Amino acid sequence: MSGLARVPGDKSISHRSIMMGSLADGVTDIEGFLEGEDALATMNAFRAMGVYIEGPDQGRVRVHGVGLHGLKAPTAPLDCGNSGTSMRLIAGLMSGQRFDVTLIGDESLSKRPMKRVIDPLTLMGVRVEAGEGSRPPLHIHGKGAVKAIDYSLPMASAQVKSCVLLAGLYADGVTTVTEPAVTRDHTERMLRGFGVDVKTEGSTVRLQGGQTLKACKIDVPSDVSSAAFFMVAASICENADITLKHVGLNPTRAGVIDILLAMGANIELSNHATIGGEPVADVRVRSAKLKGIRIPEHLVPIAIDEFPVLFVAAANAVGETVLTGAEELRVKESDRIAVMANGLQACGVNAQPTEDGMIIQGLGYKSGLRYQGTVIESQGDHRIAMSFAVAAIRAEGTMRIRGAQTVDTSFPGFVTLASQLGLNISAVKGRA
Ligand SMILES: O=C(O)C1=C[C@@H](OP(=O)(O)O)[C@@H](O)[C@H](O)C1
Ligand SMILES: C=C(OP(=O)(O)O)C(=O)O
Repeated sequence: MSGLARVPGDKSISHRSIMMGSLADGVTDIEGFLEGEDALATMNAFRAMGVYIEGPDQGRVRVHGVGLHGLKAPTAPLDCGNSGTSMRLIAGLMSGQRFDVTLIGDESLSKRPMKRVIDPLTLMGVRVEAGEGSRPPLHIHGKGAVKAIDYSLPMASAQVKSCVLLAGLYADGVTTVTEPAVTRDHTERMLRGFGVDVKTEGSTVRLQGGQTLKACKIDVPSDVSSAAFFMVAASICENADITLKHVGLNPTRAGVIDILLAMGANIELSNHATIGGEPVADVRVRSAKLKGIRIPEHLVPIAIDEFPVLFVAAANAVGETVLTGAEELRVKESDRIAVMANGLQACGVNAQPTEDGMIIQGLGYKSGLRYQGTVIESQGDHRIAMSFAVAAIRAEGTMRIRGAQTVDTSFPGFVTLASQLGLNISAVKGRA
């Protein structure tokens, strides 16, 4: 594996750029927008509410903002597809509208918990109806205004924090959210970029309702969660030397780098810059002899989407890796603890799932995964599919991954980019 690559734009920031651009006064120009299914679901939702959005054209999008109160009632349910971020953040914004909305999702999203957003929105005086077990669909009865609340998040979730803050834009008063652990702060940073006064003091974020958003320019960095697949791939591959350009390295998001460094990865950062309030850098990764570690719990929320591929790193490391405090992995697009443990076991790895994590006995960098010919089931989860594509680098024989088209959720062009870097994803034999 060698070469330079730029992975597509950050998914979290792309979602937020459409939402805030739509609510702003004026025209917001976005570059580096992720043309993946999740971010496109958010784009379509705002189009369905009357926002004129040009693009995407090679990552360029122009959003003609309608102002905080300019959205129109959609004529059909808003389809959030596979995207938890779309559903939970849009739920917050819908609370302040003067119309009712129904939010629906695909099979996977329809199984994900929504009580976590229904609870705070109910405290804000909003009537939300949901399906069985507080799952989607969500029916939100917008009243045009919400009550400001002081909310302590019961779990570390940037989606719930963002839902409450975005609803708080429509409150007559100050909304505060306190989080139990640091989670990604893209909402807070982007709101500031749109001229909104958002204060962060320790673990509490504070926002006065009724502030207007002023259109701005947004340059979306490359997605560290997508880059993570190649960081692990290069680490476990022989003679690898790759550089990933312009990767978003917001400290509330880039825990994967700290974890890989602690495992002995050979990672160098250069060309540090700040774009649109978000830190970026180029990330050079070379082959390394990884070792198993106990993953510090404070890094869990800031690397939450990277665990599927970090489990692959652990499977190829020397010694034991222990993950705890990561029960949130069980309510993502799939149960990422169960699905990864099953897949790794099928590759001959001793991977023991626990309620809130996993214990993996690494095979070391000399012996490969003994892939025994069973088909890996990605269970409709893009990150599972890409993680096993990376695992295939060290597998004996060809690894077949079912449902791999889901990679378009977050990483369109994954296979092409992987090929450019020297991985043969469509016909993997032995080591790349
Ligand atoms: O706010 C966001 O953009 C996201 C937050 C995280 O979810 P949780 O808030 O549920 O942890 C993450 O898993 C998801 O991919 C994107
Ligand atoms: C959990 C994820 O996304 P979402 O919650 O937006 O579906 C993810 O992309 O890994």
